[in-house]
Amino acid sequence: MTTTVIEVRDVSKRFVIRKEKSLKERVVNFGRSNLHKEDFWALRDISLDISSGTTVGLIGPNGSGKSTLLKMIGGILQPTSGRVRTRGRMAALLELGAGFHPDLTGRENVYLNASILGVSSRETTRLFDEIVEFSGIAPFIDTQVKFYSSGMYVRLAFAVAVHVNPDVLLVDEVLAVGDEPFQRKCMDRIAQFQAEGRTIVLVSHSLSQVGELCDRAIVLRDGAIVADDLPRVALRVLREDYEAARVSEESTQTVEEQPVAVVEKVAVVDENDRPVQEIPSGGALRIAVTYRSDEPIDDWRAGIRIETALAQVLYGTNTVFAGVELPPLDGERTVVFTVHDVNLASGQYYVAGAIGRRDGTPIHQVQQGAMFSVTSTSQSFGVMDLAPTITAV
Ligand SMILES: Nc1ncnc2c1ncn2[C@@H]1O[C@H](COP(=O)(O)OP(=O)(O)OP(=O)(O)O)[C@@H](O)[C@H]1O
Repeated sequence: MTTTVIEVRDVSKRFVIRKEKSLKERVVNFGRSNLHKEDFWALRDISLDISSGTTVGLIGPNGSGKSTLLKMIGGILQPTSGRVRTRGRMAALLELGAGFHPDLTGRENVYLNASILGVSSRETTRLFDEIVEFSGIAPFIDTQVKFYSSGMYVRLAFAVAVHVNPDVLLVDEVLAVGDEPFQRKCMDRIAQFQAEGRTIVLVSHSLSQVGELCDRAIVLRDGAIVADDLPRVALRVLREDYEAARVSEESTQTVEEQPVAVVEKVAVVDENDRPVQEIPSGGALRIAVTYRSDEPIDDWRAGIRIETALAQVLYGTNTVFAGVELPPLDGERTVVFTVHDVNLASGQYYVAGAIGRRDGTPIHQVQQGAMFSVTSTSQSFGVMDLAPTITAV
């Protein structure tokens, strides 16, 4: 049975920002403070319910309010208006070093951190060896944490958080500072948490990670929720936002600096160059990218990238990598990339087209220039359709 473990109602958060006054203002206000205050609303009217056993990703551009929302769920920040209610034990990995005292050793901080999370010191003693082993920083456990690297902080904090038996785990971007093997270990532990029916809320800029881990994603923009849906749908909304921002940035850039060449069109076509949308797994995939340049350039390379709907890059190449010589680009030219056997699982895929200099300097690209779906009759999971022969020996 699922219950609501996090309830956020009409929550808004205002910060007061202090700004330095200009010289003129300082003269006018002579003798008074040279700072003036301004209200800033980091979140406005946020309402959401999170059910037990779900993994929810909070995504959005920098400064959109993700960390502020997570901190309010974790009770570290209080809303200016509205209310947040939570049920069960909550362990949070928020800012780097939060919950740790710099002058205490790793060992002392494990006890301190666990006690903040409501775990008795006897219980912490029982868990201690497991926590240290998971963290992988045993040689430094009696060192003051102010001498830890950021990765060491996170290792210890994550180890404590996952060993204190929380019902809800809140994770901000911090995991990204761990090295690759540790990140893998964290992901495995998160998967175990999910299997045990615990609730996870995470903030991430890794869209592929959100696509992989979450069963729901919430997109924030300027402190408001703009999408709250299946990750596939929410990620599309965010990517469209990013694309719109990129285009508007580009159009302001092109006023001064017109790209010398552009990707005019990306299409998935059949052998007669007619557009197609569906390809059987194992069939041929032909990607035709049309480039245009108003003045001749001979130093160019053409590239493509194939991605899942969840922004995971499956494959990318270009004519330099492939050792293909291109004739100079003068006017319009189409380059066709043919993959003879697309061993992809059923699903939707996106193709990006790019043009750059031979040395790799980018000139222009179009993300999600074309979409195609692959149909497969085989039963499997994952993004590839490998059809192995299976023998018992
Ligand atoms: N203590 C604070 N005082 C003043 N402004 C703050 C404070 N904390 C956050 N803000 C502001 O609130 C807005 C939202 O910040 P928040 O950290 O929640 O964004 P975010 O979506 O997590 O961003 P990022 O992706 O960069 O981590 C930002 O404009 C930030 O400057």
